[in-house]
Order: sequence, then structure tokens, then C-alpha cells
Amino acid sequence: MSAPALRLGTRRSTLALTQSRHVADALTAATGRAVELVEVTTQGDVSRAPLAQIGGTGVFVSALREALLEERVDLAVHSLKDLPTGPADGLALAAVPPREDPRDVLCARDGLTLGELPAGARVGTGSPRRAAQLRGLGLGLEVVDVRGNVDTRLRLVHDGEVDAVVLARAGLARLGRLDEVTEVLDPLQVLPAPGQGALAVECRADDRTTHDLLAVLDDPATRAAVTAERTLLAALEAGCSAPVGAHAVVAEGDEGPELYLRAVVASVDGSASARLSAYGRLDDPAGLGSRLAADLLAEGVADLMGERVP
Ligand SMILES: NCc1[nH]cc(CCC(=O)O)c1CC(=O)O
Repeated sequence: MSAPALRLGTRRSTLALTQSRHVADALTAATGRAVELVEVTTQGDVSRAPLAQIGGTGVFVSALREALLEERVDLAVHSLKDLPTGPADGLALAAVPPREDPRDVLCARDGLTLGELPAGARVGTGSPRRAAQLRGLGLGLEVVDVRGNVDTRLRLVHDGEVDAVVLARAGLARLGRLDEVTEVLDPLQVLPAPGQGALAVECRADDRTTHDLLAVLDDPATRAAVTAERTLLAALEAGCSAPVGAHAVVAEGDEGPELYLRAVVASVDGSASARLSAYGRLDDPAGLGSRLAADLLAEGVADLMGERVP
């Protein structure tokens, strides 16, 4: 008799379902186990209130985690950047699959790039990190707060509500919507969110069977990169509440592969920011993340806080 299907908890958005199917297929291909998708509604999907008011990006995650802990599902797939940095009691991050291109992109009317948008152009984003970095470019762009799924945001451009939106390339790639991209933003100008483009596969910490099965999906290079990014974020969250961007890659050093981590902390109004980068050992990504966070705090980034951003 074959083992029962694994139950994979997922949000209902098209992006979440696409990501979850991708993980389900990879798991079946690698292990032969059938995987069934179980849709879980989260408050972040239902409410149109600003994310800050309903508890930040964690709202996308907590309903899935409850379903796991209540044993309604065996595993859950999240966008890693939506996962709070703190420890999750009773849960394990069983796999971090290979990451998509983590960069942000511009989707603008008439094929325009950032540099071609006229001063005063309205650029939609709900992310303080994107808003701060866009304002910091000094192009006179008007950042407009928008919410909703990827489809909704792209429609704002097509309907002429805004001149452009900034989105994660990874989400558009997974949805087959890369044709909407008018410019891939250089991380030297706009650094992505820690963990952007990566997925997180969680299971119950005491469920060794599922944990061991999921290990086949783990990509050590992606896990090292996002560990550095998220350790940096956690250290900065403790010290300041300004928008943070971070991106780590595995780079070839003189003595073999190492990690290269870049980060930015910006004031929400974009008037000030600090950018730093550092190399570190591939086998100690957390060490690199905390070191770069300490360097940024030593540069005084806690003073960039301004108005409080959750
Ligand atoms: N904030 C919502 C969210 N969470 C993950 C992605 C995209 C996929 C990813 O970054 O892995 C998006 C949309 C976006 O930022 O454009």
C-alpha cells in the first residue's frame, strides 16, 4: 500500500498556489509521494487594510502555521520574505529550495525605465523599503501606497492609476508575467527584501518523517544566503525600525566559495541611507549577517528611524 498523500498548506492567491504546486511537484518527483494542496485563508488575503495595521507581513504566515500545529496539514510553503525572523515554536524550516532571481523590477507604462519616468510620475508600492529607496534616487518620483496581489497592482498601471509599480521579479516569473517588466532594478540602486525570491518549506519540528523527506528540496547555497540576509534583518530590527534591503550571493574567493552580503538601511522619506557590504565564510552565514548589521549600527543607522515602520 502506498503512503497517504502529504497535505501541503497554501494561501489561495494565484502566486501562492503556483509556488505551492511547484514545491508539491518537486517533492513528488524526488520522493514518489503524492502531495495534496490544502487552501488556508489568511487575514492578509481577506483584509484590504494597510499591512502595518493588521500586524505586518506575518499575517500571511500565521494561519498556515496554525494549520500545521493543529495537524490539519503536514507542510506549508511560504514566500521566505514574508516569514518573520523570530523563532517559530514547534516548527522547523525544513527546506529552502533554489532561489529565483531576487531583484525588484519596474513595470511601467509605455515601456519606460526609472530614468525615463518624468519627475512627478506616480510609482505604486506598499513596501517602505521600496518607497525609501525610490525616494532616495532623487528623481522626484511620487511614491503611491498600493496594496493587493500582483494582478491588481499591474492593473493599476494598465488603468492609468499609476505610471508604474515595483514588484519582485520572482513573483512575476512564477506567474509567467515577465513580459510586464520594463526594467530590472540594479541592486546597487534598489536592494531587494531579505529572503526575496526564495521559498520556505515548514513542517512540525517533531515530525521527523516529513522533515527528512523535505530535505531533498533544500538548496544549501540559497539557505546560506537567506540566513545571512535574515540574521542581518533580525539584528537591525532590534536596533532600528527603518526599511532594510539585503542581498547575499555565493562568490568565488581565493580560498574557495564565500558569501558576499550587501545591505541598505534607509529613512522612510528617502532623505538618508547607509549601504555596506562584506564577505564572510559560507559555513557561517549568521556570523556575516550579524557582523554587517553591527557595522551598519556603528554607522548610526538607528538614527534613520524617523517615523516608526512596523
Ligand atoms: N509582499 C508580497 C510578496 N511576497 C512574495 C512576493 C514575491 C515573490 C518573492 O519575493 O519570493 C510578493 C510580491 C512582491 O513583492 O512583488
